Amino acid sequence: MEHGSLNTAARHPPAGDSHSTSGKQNRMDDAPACDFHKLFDRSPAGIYVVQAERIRYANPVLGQLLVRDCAALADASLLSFIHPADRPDVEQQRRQQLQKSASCRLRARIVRGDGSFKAVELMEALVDDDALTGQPDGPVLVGVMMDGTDHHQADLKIQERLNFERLLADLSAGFVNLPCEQIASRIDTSLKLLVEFLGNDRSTFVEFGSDEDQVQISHSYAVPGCPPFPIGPFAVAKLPWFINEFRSGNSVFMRNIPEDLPDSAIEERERCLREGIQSNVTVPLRAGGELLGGLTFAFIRKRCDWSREVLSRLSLIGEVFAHALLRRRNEYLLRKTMEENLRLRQQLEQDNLYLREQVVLKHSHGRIIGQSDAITQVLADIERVATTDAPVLLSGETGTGKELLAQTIHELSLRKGRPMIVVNCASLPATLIESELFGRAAGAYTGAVSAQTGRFELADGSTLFLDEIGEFPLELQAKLLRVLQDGRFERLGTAQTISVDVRIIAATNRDLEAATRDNLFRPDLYHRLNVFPIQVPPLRERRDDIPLLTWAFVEALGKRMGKSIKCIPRKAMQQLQDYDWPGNIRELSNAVERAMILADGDTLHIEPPAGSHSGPTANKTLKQVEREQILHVLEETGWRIRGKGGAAERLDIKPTTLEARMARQGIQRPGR
Ligand SMILES: Nc1ncnc2c1ncn2[C@@H]1O[C@H](COP(=O)(O)OP(=O)(O)OP(=O)(O)O)[C@@H](O)[C@H]1O
Repeated sequence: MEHGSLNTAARHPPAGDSHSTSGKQNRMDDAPACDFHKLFDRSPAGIYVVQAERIRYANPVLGQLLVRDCAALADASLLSFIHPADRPDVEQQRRQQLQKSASCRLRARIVRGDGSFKAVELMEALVDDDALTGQPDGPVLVGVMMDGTDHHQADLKIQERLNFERLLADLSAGFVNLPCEQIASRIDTSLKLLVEFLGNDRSTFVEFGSDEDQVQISHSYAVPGCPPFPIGPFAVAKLPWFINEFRSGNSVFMRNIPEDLPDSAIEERERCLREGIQSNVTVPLRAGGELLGGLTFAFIRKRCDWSREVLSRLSLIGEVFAHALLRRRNEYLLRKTMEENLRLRQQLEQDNLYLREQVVLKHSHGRIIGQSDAITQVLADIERVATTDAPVLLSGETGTGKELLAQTIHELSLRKGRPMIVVNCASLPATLIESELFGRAAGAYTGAVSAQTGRFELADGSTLFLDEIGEFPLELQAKLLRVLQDGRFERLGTAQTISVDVRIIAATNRDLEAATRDNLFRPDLYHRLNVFPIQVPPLRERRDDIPLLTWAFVEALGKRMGKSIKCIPRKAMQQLQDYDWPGNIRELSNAVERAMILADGDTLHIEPPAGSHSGPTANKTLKQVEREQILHVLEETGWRIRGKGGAAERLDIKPTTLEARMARQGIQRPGR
């Protein structure tokens, strides 16, 4: 090689090296003239001297490293042998380091004469001393080049590891505190990142569910030009061997497909051939000790060049995803449970409370409350018969609403302009009934000082309601029949016949037909009254109406008492519906009234009478107990003393005895 003008300088380094301060032993002034050129030629490291960007000296080892003839290096640019990608870095590093000190240390790849690249290490010193270089052409760069392959490999590994760890940290950070609705889209972007980093062609999430026969493909990303795996359920039968490996929690590492596939993997072999899959790596998705699925890395355009070691790293990535999936699953589960709880609680609350709006407002028919089939049928009958003048016989237990129904018939009739006249045949002593009904002349009988207009006369043009007709005295029944037939009768004590136009509605809680058989009631009268019979059902046969009725009474009483009740506990309402209500609607109305008196909030705590009357009697006197019992039964029977189902019969005493006890206790029927 032609050594440049620096050769002399190299052979005879000048005296007074300003950098050498350590003493004479390092200086070669006194040594016999030394051919540094020859010495450097023997150096095991590549040595070069560069001035003005041009190589002025290069030893043989430098030529070997660059795989170039030494002669060809003369005057060449050293930088031109540096890998183009590394050049900017080399220049920048050199500049920065030489600003701080006289020497620098660099790593780079060189482009060799045979076209290959090689990692080298460069150590250089800038000598800016004309006396030293013997040249006025500016500073000189003296450098040593050594093989840096080992360092480079190690660097690459470290860099790769660092990059992986950064990726892992980024992926993990992306899922922290992420709302669970966003987990799916974050998995998608993370998969893309992952594929770009790892250099495979497609990555897919396979999740296990409760169905043994299928798995769920939940996410898939493929590089442009490769199809992603279709999202949705995927039958295990399509890739049985593969999915079985997943399910066992095994990793799959197939660098060469189909060679690496076992013979049993028939479907897998076919599918890989069809889709052109050359390699496939799969790691399990495990979190919280649970196997959730697998994450696959497919290679389509080229074979995988990963070593098996990569599996442990991929498993770490799998774990990051698996934790996100598990969190999403648990959160959805939790939400579902909470929603279910809320739904159940609301249902329970609704079940427990009868809300006034739901019950009362929707289902009332004027004053008659009820929507059961039984009462609906009665109402239909009433509507049909109301506008006729036909007599109506209402039969039913005490308190079932016979009088209310009679009133309704009257109000629906053409006679509604005049008030309905009511006669309770059971509450009037037999001796008074005749004059009450038919009237009397003055002096008609002892004590009858003045004339009296009978109820028939009062009811002329209107309706006469004969309540408890079963108690009507037998001896007067013929007279009653006559009025019913031709509207004529005579006042007591006169022979003058009076004609009236009266519509009769009768009510009874007795079996009138049976009474005719027992000769207690005239059959002809019975048939006359029974033109349009209506059977009024007892409350126990229309339990569905109990909530409606209860709320109707709560409403009416609430207005009167200034109380606003909003709910009734379900259990209480159920008890009301379970109770048999021998006193029927009247008894229910009384039970509501009692509860309303005690109510002090917006919830009505109500019990059926059986509960309220079974309270302890230990502290009460016999008189008190008797009084309460008489009152209770009178309330239930609507203050009817006589007859079947009357208070006397219920208390198993004679009506006269009951009347006597009522008088003794000072019990009087409240004004109607
Ligand atoms: N369907 C109903 N809707 C609302 N309130 C009703 C209904 N039926 C009856 N009631 C009420 O129940 C109480 C008893 O009714 P009512 O006096 O009409 O019964 P009754 O069968 O004539 O009784 P009794 O045979 O003892 O005379 C009354 O306060 C009445 O307003």
